[in-house]
Amino acid sequence: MSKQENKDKLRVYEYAKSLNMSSKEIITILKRLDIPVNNHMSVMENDTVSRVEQFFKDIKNNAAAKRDGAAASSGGSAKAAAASSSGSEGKAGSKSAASASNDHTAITSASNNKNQSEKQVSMNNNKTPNQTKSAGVATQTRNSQSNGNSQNNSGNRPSSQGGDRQGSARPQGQNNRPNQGGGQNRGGRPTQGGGQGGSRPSQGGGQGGTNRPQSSANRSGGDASRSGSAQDRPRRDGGGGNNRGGGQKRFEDGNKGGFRGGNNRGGNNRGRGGRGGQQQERREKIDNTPKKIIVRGEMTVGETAKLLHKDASEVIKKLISLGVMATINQELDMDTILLLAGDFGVEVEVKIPVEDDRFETVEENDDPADLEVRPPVVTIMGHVDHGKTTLLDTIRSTSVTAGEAGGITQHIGAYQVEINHKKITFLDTPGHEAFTAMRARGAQVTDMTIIVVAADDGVMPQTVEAINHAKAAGLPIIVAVNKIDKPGANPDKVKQELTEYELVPEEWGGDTIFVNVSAKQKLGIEELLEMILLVAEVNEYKANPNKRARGTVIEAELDKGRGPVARVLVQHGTLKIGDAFVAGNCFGRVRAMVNDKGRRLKEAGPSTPVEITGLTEVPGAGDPFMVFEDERKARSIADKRSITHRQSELSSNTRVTLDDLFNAIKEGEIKDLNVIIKGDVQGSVEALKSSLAKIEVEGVRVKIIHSGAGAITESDIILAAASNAIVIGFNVRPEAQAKATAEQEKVDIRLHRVIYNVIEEIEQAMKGMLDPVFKESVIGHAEVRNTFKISKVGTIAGCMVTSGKISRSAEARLIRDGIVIFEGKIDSLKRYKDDAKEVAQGYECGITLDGYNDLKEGDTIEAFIMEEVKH
Ligand SMILES: Nc1nc2c(ncn2[C@@H]2O[C@H](COP(=O)(O)OP(=O)(O)OP(=O)(O)O)[C@@H](O)[C@H]2O)c(=O)[nH]1
Repeated sequence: MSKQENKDKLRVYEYAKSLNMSSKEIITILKRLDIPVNNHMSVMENDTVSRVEQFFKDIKNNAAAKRDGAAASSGGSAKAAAASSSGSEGKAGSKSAASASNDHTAITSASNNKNQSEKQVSMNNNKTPNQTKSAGVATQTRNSQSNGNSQNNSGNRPSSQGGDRQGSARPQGQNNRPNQGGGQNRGGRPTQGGGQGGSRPSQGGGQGGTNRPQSSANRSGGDASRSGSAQDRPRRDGGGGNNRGGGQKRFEDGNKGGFRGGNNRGGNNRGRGGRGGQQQERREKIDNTPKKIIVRGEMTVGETAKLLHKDASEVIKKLISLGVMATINQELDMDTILLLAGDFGVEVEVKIPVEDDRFETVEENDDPADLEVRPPVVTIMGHVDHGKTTLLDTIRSTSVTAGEAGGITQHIGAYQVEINHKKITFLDTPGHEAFTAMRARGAQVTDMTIIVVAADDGVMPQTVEAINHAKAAGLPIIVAVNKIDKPGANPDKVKQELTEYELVPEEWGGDTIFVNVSAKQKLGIEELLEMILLVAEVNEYKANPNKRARGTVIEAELDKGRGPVARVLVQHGTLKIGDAFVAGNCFGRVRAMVNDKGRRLKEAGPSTPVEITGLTEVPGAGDPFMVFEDERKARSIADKRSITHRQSELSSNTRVTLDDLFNAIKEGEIKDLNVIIKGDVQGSVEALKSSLAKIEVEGVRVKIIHSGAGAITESDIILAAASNAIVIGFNVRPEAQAKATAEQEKVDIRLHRVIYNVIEEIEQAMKGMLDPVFKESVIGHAEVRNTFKISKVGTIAGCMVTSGKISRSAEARLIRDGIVIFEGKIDSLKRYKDDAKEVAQGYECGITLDGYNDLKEGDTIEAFIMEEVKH
């Protein structure tokens, strides 16, 4: 395809942009219309565009028809519908269409409301079960109470129906999008319902508006909501939306993303609220019983009902039929909840909330409305000398924000640049080892990777490693073909070579973005940055800035003048001066905070790298970081973490090993057996790869995450540790450092010389039949310092025993540059002229190998014995 043709094509992302929608939304619509689409770069034919436009029209017409129908059926609601639909329908309509494709009911049930709330509804409906966390329990109690409240209201107050309708439609938007109409609530007006016009202090309907205040009231006040009067609370807390953004809220979420119940309710109530007969009918058709719910502990009947999308009365009836007499506020134990859910045909996943001191395992579950776009975090990887560092430096120097120019560059492990008013965060330790070492520690810091390939050198072994490390982390890859200024540059050759690793450029029908750059001559840098933003847009990286900060330590050190210093990437929330925090097993209070331009900051939001002082000790790179309410709490958590850390160091490993593979498969812990293969030559690696790929036992397959020729390196081990993989060495040995790291990280390395044995071992392990009676144990190494050829005897190697011991009865293998050259018996072992039984480390000896004479200076002789494995 020519360049011109390329330019004339309309691509998904361009089309999306023209509608002010995201590519993701357009892709969703295309899929819904059964139009094949790969990604944001896919070309949209004219016919495709017309079909999408028709789709928007249909949705709009449909919504209009329903609105008219609803208006006819209820005078009160007609006004609300008309008012709410007067916004910019075209765009909003198309937006909601995309999200509605997730949940068709959302389109019908929400069509009376403003389109944006429609979008939220669909999200909420989808996410509800997952999002209900431990604190959500409390929220839900309140929900169920105020649910009762709204129902009462509609019964008791004739005027409340209109209000109720308003409330049930609008607060959604308010709740989810604090900027839309939220002003009414936040403004401290005692409008319980957050009634949309603000003109009626409607009391019944404001679930969305009242949920938040309730949440905050409850959290600060402990258990208040459970005992208090349901009717009164909403009114009392009506204006409490003000609490949002207040200091206190920052400690209320994290693992306690407790607002979900509120959103959910809005969605449900819409179906349930007092509507005319037509709605009643529609509601009955929709069975919104969830397939699965997540339970995080005991709950009240009301809370359980909410989770099951049932009325409390229905649940109470069911309980009676199961022989349990309970009221709405009665606590149900886990067994009863399971029984109840089972009776409704709902699957239950039990997730017991994690303790504060294991905060790195806490999932961030934010209300979608609280999420804001954050800068993508990018890592640069590639082969040695392909220009990673130069590229990082060039990007940094060319894209300094106007306002920031003149700042003194600080190396704080990461930096931010700005292009088109959007920021990008780069981690400035290039290379996949650093990246995977972080990952091995459980830190997920990066959003995407740039693989740098020098156009004059092409794909090299570390390029392949980098690709595999990025893939193992499941990250999007952009290829920067560097050094295009060089005379020998051949970018097309790089593209060609990379197709072998499933990185196919868009112009060849693939979906990998390639950008030609010259880091040295500063060419193509802007385009590269734009592509990063494009990938970021498609992936919609978001975080909630309005809560306590959480992130990862990128680097840390002890500074002579300032004490322990940590460079931290804030990933969620906002970090502020004075915040008490835990980093790894250390704690502290943020004394000072500096950004990469050397500026002092008062606060730092998501994706911002900062250097902080105020720690008591030096944490480790990759350590998790989180803010807590005060220093005392932070200290107690840090203490608990150090104890747990010490204990877990003592306890056994949790990595997969072939010996425990079968159990892991049985327990469903393993879906793929991740394997790294290193072999002496590429041919044997390929042979092994294709044989292993055929193995499948109990639905578990072998997944080769990395392979290559050469010794097993430390980088292989780190990747294995990060990806829970085992390492297979075929005619190769681990390097000394790799071996040490493998022992430390408890990575299982299997060394073989016969392909058949590898396959058999893996197969047997997967079937649970691996029953190793003997296991190899290396007892020592000797380095060949000299060789002497003696006729009739052969070659004698003059050696120094460098580790362990060499024993006459042991078997030996000869290793040259990490490759096993020979394996067999030791023929003779001598100290000077005498035969020796064994020679210990630090002594010289003469060794001959049985049937092998091609020993060379610099070779290593590894002595090993076969030991019986005790179960
Ligand atoms: N001609 C030319 N040379 C470049 C370009 N980018 C980098 N170089 C040169 O390539 C060499 C290696 O660049 P580095 O940035 O150190 O490469 P690296 O990948 O960071 O290397 P390691 O840190 O050793 O892994 C340096 O001499 C750079 O000046 C480029 O676009 N064009």
